[in-house]
Amino acid sequence: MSVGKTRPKPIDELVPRLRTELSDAAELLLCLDFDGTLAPIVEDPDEAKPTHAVEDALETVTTEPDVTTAVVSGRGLADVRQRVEGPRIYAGNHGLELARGGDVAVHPVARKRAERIDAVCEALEVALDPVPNARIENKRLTATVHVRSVPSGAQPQVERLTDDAVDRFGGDDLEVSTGKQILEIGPDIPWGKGNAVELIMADLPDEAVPVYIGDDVTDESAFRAVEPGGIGVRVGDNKPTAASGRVRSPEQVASLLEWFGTAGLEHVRGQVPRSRMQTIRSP
Ligand SMILES: O=P(O)(O)OC[C@H]1O[C@H](O[C@H]2O[C@H](CO)[C@@H](O)[C@H](O)[C@H]2O)[C@H](O)[C@@H](O)[C@@H]1O
Repeated sequence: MSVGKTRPKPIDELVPRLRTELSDAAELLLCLDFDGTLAPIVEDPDEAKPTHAVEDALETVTTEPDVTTAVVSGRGLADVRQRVEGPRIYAGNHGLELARGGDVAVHPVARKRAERIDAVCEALEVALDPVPNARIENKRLTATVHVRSVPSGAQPQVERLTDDAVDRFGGDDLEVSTGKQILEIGPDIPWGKGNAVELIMADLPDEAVPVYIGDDVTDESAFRAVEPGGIGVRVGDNKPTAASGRVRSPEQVASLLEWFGTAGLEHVRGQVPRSRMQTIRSP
């Protein structure tokens, strides 16, 4: 088991802890990953969208004055913003860009390296052209090479060509990491979703309880940012993670958001309905 990671508990088992933390809190911060969390994973990244249940739950929770909602995504900021409506704060490119309070902050080193990302994408458009269904998503500060629809036999070739292009045009300034059927190309700097979540938390009172819900590798730093004062929830199986809780799917994310917007908020406000204290409804 990796250091600092344990097997997450089903969210129902964490209700007593949630109850205690929310009862001590003055407000709630809900930070939400997009793909695989609010939106089910789909073959074509352009087709990803939140489920209706997620949209309904977000509509409720984002209008509550005691709740701050933030979407923290690996997608580009403009892209994720037009896919999900309501949250007050958006972070794109794994936290390299952050829109809050009418301002957009961009990590200065990432901004400088955007030209290199462009050069790598241009080179990959040519190099990957013969590979069936390989797709490059240029997100300006980072880029994603999608292999979900690439025949499995050709995937090592995509990895090799991507590494070559990054070596050639990125030098020591860019790095390649992996996600769900993707290769992520980004600046080689110690900055991730967890840093963006820390900036968001710093704007709120100490009595705000932070929650982060996400499904992928880059969400781990955000789980570490909110735990142990708040709570991390991994969407997926029970593999070791820095999050203490887990739900199975975006459908369960919707139920959890609905719980936070109703029973959870009543704990924050000191109006505890005993009938709703014990469980979070499973879809
Ligand atoms: O941090 P996230 O909001 O979860 O973004 C991570 C990456 O998500 C997208 O790719 C993933 O979702 C696609 C649509 O379901 C899927 O086809 C792909 O295989 C997944 O890896 C997005 O396209 C990337 O830019 C994000 O970095």
